[in-house]
Amino acid sequence: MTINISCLSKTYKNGTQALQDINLCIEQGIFGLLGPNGAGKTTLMRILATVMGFGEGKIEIDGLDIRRDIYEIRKIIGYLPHEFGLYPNLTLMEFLDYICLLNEITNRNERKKRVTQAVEVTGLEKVANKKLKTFSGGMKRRAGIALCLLNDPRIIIVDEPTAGLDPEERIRYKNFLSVLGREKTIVFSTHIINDLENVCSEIGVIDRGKLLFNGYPEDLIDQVEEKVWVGTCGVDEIAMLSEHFLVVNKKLVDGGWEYRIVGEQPPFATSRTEEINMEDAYLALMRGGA
Ligand SMILES: Nc1ncnc2c1ncn2[C@@H]1O[C@H](COP(=O)(O)OP(=O)(O)OP(=O)(O)O)[C@@H](O)[C@H]1O
Repeated sequence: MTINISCLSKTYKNGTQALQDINLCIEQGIFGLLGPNGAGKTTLMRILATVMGFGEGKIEIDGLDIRRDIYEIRKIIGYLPHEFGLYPNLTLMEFLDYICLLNEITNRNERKKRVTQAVEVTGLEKVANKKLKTFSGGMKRRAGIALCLLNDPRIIIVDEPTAGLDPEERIRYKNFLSVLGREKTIVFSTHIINDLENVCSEIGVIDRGKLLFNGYPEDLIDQVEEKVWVGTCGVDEIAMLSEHFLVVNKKLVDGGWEYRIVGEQPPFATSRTEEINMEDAYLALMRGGA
């Protein structure tokens, strides 16, 4: 299962160019699209989910052309937008059964099979007969995935799946996606770097409509040639640091500021190097892209 995107551009009617010449190949596994607010993530997710058209470019999913074979593609895709509605007074089982009916699955046994399977895969058996209004944020997100699974799609596209989740729920949800990703191709977007760690087989970084990076998560770190420097400095020096270096972190401590910066050279003779992490690499990439 491969998604091939070539020379994709999208300009909204008001003239905003949301995507510019995107070239991307997404293979089987879990693909994470990282970028700040307004980068173009939702636009790309919606185009891939076939709910939005685009100007220039070509997208092929499993060899099918997204313009020509739209109905075929819809059969193999499940899409969970950033915001979606659940019927609060229905139980999860009732809700999923209702959605099956809307999709004209009239055979009761077939509906039961699909609903039971979706509930099992998402690990929601224990709450399957509880009303959706009693679900936590993480459970609602999993219920959303259950909804996507009703048609047994091969690709699942999820926009900002961890937004609004607390740290524990975020970890649980990440683990859940990892397990699901063994059988399905999952494409998800996020603006949180931690969401990608230990989950994605490949990632893309997007900013202002341009794809700045595509590859393995560890390659993002490798491609930053600069180093990370840490140390403590005085109040006057911290202003100089902000002006000349990429400050990843700074903290007021007794006797000055603790800093973490990215740069080719150490800012001070007392600076020490530290191993670069994903966050350093991402910020360095964003600064280069800007
Ligand atoms: N319907 C629209 N009409 C005009 N401009 C739009 C529309 N939707 C999005 N945009 C603009 O397109 C750009 C990309 O928006 P998009 O929602 O794809 O970004 P995003 O990365 O998903 O951001 P966020 O993380 O804030 O959701 C932004 O400049 C946004 O303001």
